[in-house]
Amino acid sequence: MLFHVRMDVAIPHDLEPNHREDLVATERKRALELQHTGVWRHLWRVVGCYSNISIFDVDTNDGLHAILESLPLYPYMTIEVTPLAQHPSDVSVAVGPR
Ligand SMILES: O=C(O)CC1=CCC(=O)O1
Repeated sequence: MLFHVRMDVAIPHDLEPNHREDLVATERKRALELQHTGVWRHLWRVVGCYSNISIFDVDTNDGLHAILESLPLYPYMTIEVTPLAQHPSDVSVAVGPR
């Protein structure tokens, strides 16, 4: 199943700078791992925001929740998830006269 996920990140300004650096570095490492496994299909920066729009490919809602909860920056994120279904007019799946 595909999920559109928006993550808005708000790291507290008073977080110890080394801890902040560690969090961001481990988040990046985890994101790269998940992209290499094919679970985290797309990762886009939202222009002008400390936010991303991502596409995840995960079997279940619970599976996606577990992944999101495992992210190092999870405690500092507001996350909005939209489950996606196929659109009948999507050119990659549409059948009919050409
Ligand atoms: O910077 C972000 O949007 C949060 C984040 C997700 C994966 C990553 O490396 O950073």
